[in-house]
Amino acid sequence: MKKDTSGKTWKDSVALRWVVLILVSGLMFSTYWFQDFFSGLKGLMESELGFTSEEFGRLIGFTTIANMFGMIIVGGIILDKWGLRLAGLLFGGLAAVGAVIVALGSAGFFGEDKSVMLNTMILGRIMFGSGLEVVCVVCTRAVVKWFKGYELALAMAINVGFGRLGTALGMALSVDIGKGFVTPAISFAATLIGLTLIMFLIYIVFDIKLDRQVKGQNAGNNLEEEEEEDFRFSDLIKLITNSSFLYIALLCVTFYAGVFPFIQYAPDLLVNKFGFSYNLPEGQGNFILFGSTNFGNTMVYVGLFIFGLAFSMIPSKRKTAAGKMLAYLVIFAVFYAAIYSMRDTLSLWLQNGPKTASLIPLGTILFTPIFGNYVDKKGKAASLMILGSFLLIFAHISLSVFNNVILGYLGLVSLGVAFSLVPAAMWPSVAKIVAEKRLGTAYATMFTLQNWGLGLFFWGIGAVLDLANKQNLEAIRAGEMMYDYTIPVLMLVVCGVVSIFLSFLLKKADRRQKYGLELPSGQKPE
Ligand SMILES: NCCCC[C@H](N)C(=O)NCC(=O)O
Repeated sequence: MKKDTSGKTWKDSVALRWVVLILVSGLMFSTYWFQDFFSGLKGLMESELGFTSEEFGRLIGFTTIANMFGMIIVGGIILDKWGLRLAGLLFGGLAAVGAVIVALGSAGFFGEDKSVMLNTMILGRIMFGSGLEVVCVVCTRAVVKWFKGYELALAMAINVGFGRLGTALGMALSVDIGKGFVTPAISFAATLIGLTLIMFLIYIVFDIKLDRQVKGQNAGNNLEEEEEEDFRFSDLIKLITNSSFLYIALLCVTFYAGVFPFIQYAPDLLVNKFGFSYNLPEGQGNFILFGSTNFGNTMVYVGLFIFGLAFSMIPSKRKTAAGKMLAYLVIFAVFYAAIYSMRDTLSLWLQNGPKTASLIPLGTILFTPIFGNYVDKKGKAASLMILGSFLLIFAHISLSVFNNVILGYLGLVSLGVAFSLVPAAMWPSVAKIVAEKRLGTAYATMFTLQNWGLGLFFWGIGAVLDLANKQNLEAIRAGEMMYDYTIPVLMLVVCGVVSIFLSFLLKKADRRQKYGLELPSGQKPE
C-alpha cells in the first residue's frame, strides 16, 4: 500500500469526521429507540398481550438489571482491553440479539402462554440492556477519538441528540408502525439496531485506517503511542470518597429517576388523565412518514430551513450584517409558514399521547446545546442544577395533583426544560471534578448507580399504578374507567426534592473544594 507522507490523518478532514459521527451515532439512535419505544405501546400491551401495569414495569425495569450489578464496569474493562471496535461489535451485537428475542417472545415464538411471552421478552430486554449502556460509552469514546482538538462539544451534543431523536421517534411512531399490533413495532425497532450495527461495521474500516495513519505518524516522529488509562478499582475508591463527586453521582440517580421512567409512562398518563388518544384518526396526521399533500410542502420548508441555518453558520467575518439579518428572517419565516401550513396535523398530534409526550426528548435536542453553551460562557452549573430540580418538582406536581390540561402542558414543558438544563450542566461539571484520566471510571460509576434508580422506578411506577387502582382494574381493562396516575407521579416529586437537596450540597462542596462549577469553562477559582 502507498504510504501517506502528508502528515495528515483522516480525522483532519472535516467531511470524514462528520461521516464518522453519522456512522457512530446510528447505534445511539437505534438503542435509545429500543430503550424507550415501549412507552407508546403500553395500552396495546395491555389489550393485546394482557400485560398488567406491573408486568409492563417489570419488563422495562429488568433492562437495567445487569447494569446495576456491574455490566457497565465490565464493559469498560473490555473496552480498555479489546478496544472500541471489538467492544462496539460485542455489545452492539448483544443489544441486537436481545432485541430479536424480545420480538420473537412477543410473537409467541417460544410459547403463547402469557408468562412465557413475558419471561422471554424480559430475557431479551436483559440482554439488550446489557449492551445498551456500553454501546453509549463506546460511541462517546469514538466521538472523542475523532473530534478531540476539533468540534468535540458540538459533536458530543449531536451524538446524544441522535439518541434523543431515537427516543422521540420511537415513542411517537411505534403505534403507527405496529398498526394495532405489538410485534411489528418491536421487529421494526430490532431491525433498526441491526441496520445501525452495519453502519458501525463501516465505521470500523475508518477506524482501522486512522489507527494505521496515527501509528505511521508516531513511528515517523519517534513518538510513543498515547496510552489510555485502564479502569482501576483504586480510582473508584478515590472517586466515591470525593464529596463533590458523590453528590453529583447521587444527583444523577435521583434526577434521571424522575425523568426517564416518567417518559415511559407519559403517553399512557396523557391518555388516561387528560383524554388524549393512542391512535390518530384513520389516514390523518402522519404526513411525515406516509406522504400526503402536505409532504411536498414540508420538504420545501425543511430545505429552506436548512439553507437558512447553514447560511447563518458561515463565520460572521465572511458575511455582512444585512446578509445575517436576511438569514434569520428566512429561518423565522420558514418556521412560521411550516407551523401554519401544518396546523391541522399539529393540532391532531397535540391530542395524541405518544406524539405529545415525544416532544419532551425532541425539545431537548434543541435546548441542551443552548444551555450547554450558556454553561460554557457564563458558568452557574450548580445553580442551574438547582433550577432544573425545581422544574422537575413543578412538572410532577402539575401532572399529578391537578386535572387541568393547560397545567399539564406547562408540566411537560418544564420537564423538557429540566431534562435539557440538568444534563447540560451535569456532564461538563463531572469533567471539572474528575481528572481526565479517571473520566471513564467516573462515567461508568455514575451510569451504574443511575441504573439502580431507573430500574426501581421503571418497575415501581407500574407496580404502584396497579396498587393505586386495585379496586378498578377490571373496569379499566374493560375500557369503562381510566387509570388514576396521581400517586405514581406524585411519588416522583420525591426525586425532585432529593435532587434539590443534593444540588445545594454540591454547590456548597464546590465552594470548599474549588472546582469552579459556577465559573465559565476554562476559568479557575482564585
Ligand atoms: N434511554 C437512554 C439510556 C442511556 C442513559 C445514559 N446512561 C445516560 O444517562 N445518558 C445521558 C443522557 O442524558 O441521555
